[in-house]
Amino acid sequence: MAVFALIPAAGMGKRMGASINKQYLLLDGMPILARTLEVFERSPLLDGIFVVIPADEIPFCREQVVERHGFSKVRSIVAGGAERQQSVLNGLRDMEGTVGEDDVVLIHDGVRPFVTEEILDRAVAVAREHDGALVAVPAKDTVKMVENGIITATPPRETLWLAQTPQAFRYGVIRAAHEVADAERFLGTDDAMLVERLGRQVRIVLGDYRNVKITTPEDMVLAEAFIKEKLQ
Ligand SMILES: Nc1ccn([C@@H]2O[C@H](COP(=O)(O)OP(=O)(O)OP(=O)(O)O)[C@@H](O)[C@H]2O)c(=O)n1
Ligand SMILES: C[C@](O)(CO)[C@H](O)COP(=O)(O)O
Repeated sequence: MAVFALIPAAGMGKRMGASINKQYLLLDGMPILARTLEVFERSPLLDGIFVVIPADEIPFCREQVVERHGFSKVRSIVAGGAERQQSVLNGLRDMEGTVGEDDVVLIHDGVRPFVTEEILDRAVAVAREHDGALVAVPAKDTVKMVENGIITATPPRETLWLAQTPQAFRYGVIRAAHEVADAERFLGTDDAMLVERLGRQVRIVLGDYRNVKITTPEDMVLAEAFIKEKLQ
């Protein structure tokens, strides 16, 4: 059972509002995407990495991220789609012929550079035994469901977990789940959701509160602090 990573990095970073795409913003001199790929490159568990990038950024990404940082495990860089889900599906289709049905695929946002090798190890171990593994952290705040400005429910906090990535599955399972969602025009907000809706069980794996998705400018402030802490 080989292990591969699929890194969707084809977003436009609209909420970041930076002059360059956020995956290339520097954290202590290194692009966010390179910091993410570095963790997968280093992990002895990983056999190969597939990256998804906006079509017009593929040459830049190959030269400035993959070749410049010597990421030898990167097998392929393909173009993404309009939504994250379409980018992941493009990546899964690109894996066909290289990745076996029972191989494990770790799907991880290109803009979550604080993932650790320990998290990858935990996710792979669970994905080998179950339909899927979702890295997540327990909610720290009380969460309200709201309609038209009025609270409709307060779910018990101990049942709420915040989904991060990686989300890990056997290739056959996640490819089928994405193909079904695509055929049914169902758009989810993460990959596990597509597997859950087929009635399959995805297990929670403990993530880390530092494993943030860099989405808005405040996340860059946090990221700078986490990098400083890491380099101390
Ligand atoms: N069409 C898309 C949209 C997102 N992503 C990737 O999915 C991850 C999570 O997406 P998010 O952080 O929300 O990024 P953006 O879509 O770039 O952000 P925004 O919605 O602010 O434009 C990122 O690594 C992003 O590059 C992708 O591959 N293809
Ligand atoms: C997959 C994800 O990172 C889990 O938190 C998240 O759902 C992606 O968010 P996006 O706004 O769809 O990019």
